[in-house]
Amino acid sequence: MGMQEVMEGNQQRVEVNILLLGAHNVGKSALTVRFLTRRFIGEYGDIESVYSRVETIDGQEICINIWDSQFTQVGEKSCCISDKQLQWADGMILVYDICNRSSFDVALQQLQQIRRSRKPSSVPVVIVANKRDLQRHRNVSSEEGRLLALSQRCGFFEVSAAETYHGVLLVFHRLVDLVRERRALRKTSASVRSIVRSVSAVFGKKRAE
Ligand SMILES: Nc1nc2c(ncn2[C@@H]2O[C@H](COP(=O)(O)OP(=O)(O)OP(=O)(O)O)[C@@H](O)[C@H]2O)c(=O)[nH]1
Repeated sequence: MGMQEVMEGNQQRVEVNILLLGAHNVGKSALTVRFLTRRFIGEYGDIESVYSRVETIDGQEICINIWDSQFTQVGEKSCCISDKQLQWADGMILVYDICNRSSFDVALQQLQQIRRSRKPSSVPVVIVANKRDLQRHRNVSSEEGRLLALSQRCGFFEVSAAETYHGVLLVFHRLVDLVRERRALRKTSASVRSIVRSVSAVFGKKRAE
């Protein structure tokens, strides 16, 4: 057995749950299918489901679970993301269509809901401006998207699910990276906390003696 296999045998498989959000028709399914199959098939059914794909990134096996959500509008302005979705997701891809101004507004509302929801308030989010192949019908400038992302500390990509695989791949990989960075950070701060605890336990004891 080679070294590589031994190392891999000792490694736990990492799981990353990615939730796709955004208004109707923005291309959530197209992006998901592009990432999973490298293809663009043009028409997508209305099934809401979770798909998985195992990838090796930096020598680490990562199981990427993708929940392609259905946008549900309750009332005038609603864009409810369910608690279940919020709890499930390690990272989110928020999609709008550059030709559709109202899909940008929906993205903004959903982002506000994500940030308001208490637990995953700092969950990594990547904003995706899709359908960049339809330049002539553009209604939302790149700057607006970039500015929103900047102000909300999100990643930002402008892509065309219809035209290229590579751009879509970058979106998913960036989000996986952000999720892993965040996990590493939490681990570090947890171990710093435990060091601080044991140091103060020692000093506390000394002082008491
Ligand atoms: N020109 C162009 N069309 C796209 C692109 N991505 C998706 N579409 C088309 O846009 C339509 C909607 O795509 P979907 O992937 O079904 O969108 P969705 O967000 O999953 O839609 P819902 O499931 O209704 O919420 C389809 O007709 C796609 O072929 C793109 O990058 N460029």
